[in-house]
Amino acid sequence: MKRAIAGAVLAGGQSRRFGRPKAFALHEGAPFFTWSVAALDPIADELYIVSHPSLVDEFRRQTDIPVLLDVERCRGCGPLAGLYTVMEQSRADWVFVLPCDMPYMRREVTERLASYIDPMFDAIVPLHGVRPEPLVALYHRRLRSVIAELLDAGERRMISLIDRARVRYVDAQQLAADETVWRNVNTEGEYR
Ligand SMILES: Nc1nc2c(ncn2[C@@H]2O[C@H](COP(=O)(O)OP(=O)(O)OP(=O)(O)O)[C@@H](O)[C@H]2O)c(=O)[nH]1
Repeated sequence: MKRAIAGAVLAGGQSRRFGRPKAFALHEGAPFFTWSVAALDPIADELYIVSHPSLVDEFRRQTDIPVLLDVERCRGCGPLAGLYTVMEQSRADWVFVLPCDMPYMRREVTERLASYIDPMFDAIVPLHGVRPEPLVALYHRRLRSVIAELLDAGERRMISLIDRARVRYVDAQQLAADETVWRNVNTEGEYR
């Protein structure tokens, strides 16, 4: 049975290390966030950008995709708050998150990861050796109450959610032969 997927581009970070909003930096002539959108679009039944009030006007100038703001009680609390926000707004069974700073990510990878959806699990997460990649992952909406608990307890790390979920790990090498797709950009130096 087909399961509804909400795609969520996480773009509510402060880009402190980068020095300006990463989402709008250009890669091959197109803003970073558009590469995440393109990777999610083929598999998502709904698509959102989850961001911060300071970036909304610029997103609205650049795209028609709905921009959600992190829930007020936890604005700027990190990606976990962004994931929770989408679960609050959408009825989709699964939320597929991607960060806005992975411009090499490709639809082949997201399609392959989504093919591992299994209702027996709460999360579908790539694994590099022993290191999970929780920002490129699918989360079932049944985790919403767990996330609320974590946020209420002041917990911000995605890994804390992984610890509480039944996770289906997928070997990152099965998802992409080319490791470049996992590259994210944090600093101006990495960008250059
Ligand atoms: N919606 C939402 N997304 C976030 C939040 N914090 C980080 N993100 C996103 O999560 C991804 C990874 O963020 P990081 O690179 O760790 O943090 P950053 O704030 O963007 O950058 P630094 O300030 O340099 O740490 C990026 O796509 C961010 O935009 C948040 O509070 N809310």
